[in-house]
Amino acid sequence: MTTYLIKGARILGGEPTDLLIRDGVVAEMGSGLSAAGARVVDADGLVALPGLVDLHTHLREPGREDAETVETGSRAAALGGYTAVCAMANTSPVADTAGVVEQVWRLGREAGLVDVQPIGAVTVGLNGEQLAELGAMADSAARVRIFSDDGFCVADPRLMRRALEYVKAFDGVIAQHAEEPRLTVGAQMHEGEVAARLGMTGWPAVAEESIIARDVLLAEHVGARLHVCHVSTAGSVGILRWAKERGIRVTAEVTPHHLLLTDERATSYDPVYKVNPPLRTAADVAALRAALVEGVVDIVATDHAPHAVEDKECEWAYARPGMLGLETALSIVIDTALDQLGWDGIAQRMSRTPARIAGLTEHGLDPAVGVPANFTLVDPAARWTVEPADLASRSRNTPYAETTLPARVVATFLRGEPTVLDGKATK
Ligand SMILES: NC(=O)N[C@@H](CC(=O)O)C(=O)O
Ligand SMILES: [Zn+2]
Ligand SMILES: [Zn+2]
Repeated sequence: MTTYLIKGARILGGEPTDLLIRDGVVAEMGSGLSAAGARVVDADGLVALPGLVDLHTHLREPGREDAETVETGSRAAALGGYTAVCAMANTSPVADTAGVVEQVWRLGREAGLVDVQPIGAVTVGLNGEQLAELGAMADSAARVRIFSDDGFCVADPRLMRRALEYVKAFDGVIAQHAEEPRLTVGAQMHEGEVAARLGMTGWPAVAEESIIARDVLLAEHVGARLHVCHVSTAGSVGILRWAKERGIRVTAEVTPHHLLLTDERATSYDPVYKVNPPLRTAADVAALRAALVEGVVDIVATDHAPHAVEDKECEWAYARPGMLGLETALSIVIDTALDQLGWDGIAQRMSRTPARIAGLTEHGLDPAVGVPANFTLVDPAARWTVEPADLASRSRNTPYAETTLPARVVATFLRGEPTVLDGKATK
């Protein structure tokens, strides 16, 4: 294994420090370090963060390898500063058995760009009718701890209760896509003034909020852990605050796009802005930013949702919902919240807390002597313009095409080996 000497990195934005990376861990830290035979990485002006952890990634393998594979999605993640991603279960076949989650886990290992932690489906085939083999997935080589039917809501309260009871036994967590399906039939975008103007069927905020309200009460009743995916409304924030004050074991995520974009984007009729839950109002965006700063919303998760060209470049109503996120997430969070969060706050919301929720004990650790060398080096002064064709993802559906964003990932290390160097993936 090569030894790396990182010169002058500012850990969490602090004073410049040298780091010696050997045998997969941070072996030494200090100023003026030297090591014979070490490869030197000049980190002058760069901020070191614990490797980012994404709790919500769609990798599309197995089944839609034309949109993304474990390898291409892993490369996108590493370039975005991530060292671990949790892969959603809505693949084809669905990740609802030990066999499928082990396959995804193994593909992640083979790609070797980030740790890929599979999420298991809650119900067989995401059909919302019958619990999947949660125990077998938990006991498998993939050691699944997060279960989600994401893409669909576990709408049946009895099934949701059973799932919470089941995972409580091994301190697992149910990650809910909060959408009351009876309230979103035919929905195309946020229900509000813009949808009325465009004549599109709306997804009302209450479709999300009513499920979150129900689920926090179920989590309280069972005493189990609930995680709420992609929170998108101001009303959801209010329910989460109430639940946390009561001591309910709930965590929540917000996506970068819900921190930045609004439903006004739909006036372009460009399906790149079609996503579930939909882009909401400026007031929702403001509430979500405040909730992330306050900690009512715990983390940022990308909901990276690659889609093939034919599924996106078509009429709005026929387009699939979802947008890319892994390669732009850190820049968007820096853009929208660095002033209020600081580097430590970003590390908390994009690395430490998601690692803790997922039970990934080797991740989410600040660089320190003896700690696994999973970290990323960011140039906060850089600016870059998003060119969809240059992204590592196999898909092109970024809402930030031709947008200039702040900050760039220069290097990422996974267990002491660079997955990104000089802004380029190493494999
Ligand atoms: N977010 C989306 O709009 N789409 C996701 C599913 C999901 O996260 O609900 C997808 O798998 O494409
Ligand atoms: Zn979802
Ligand atoms: Zn998703």
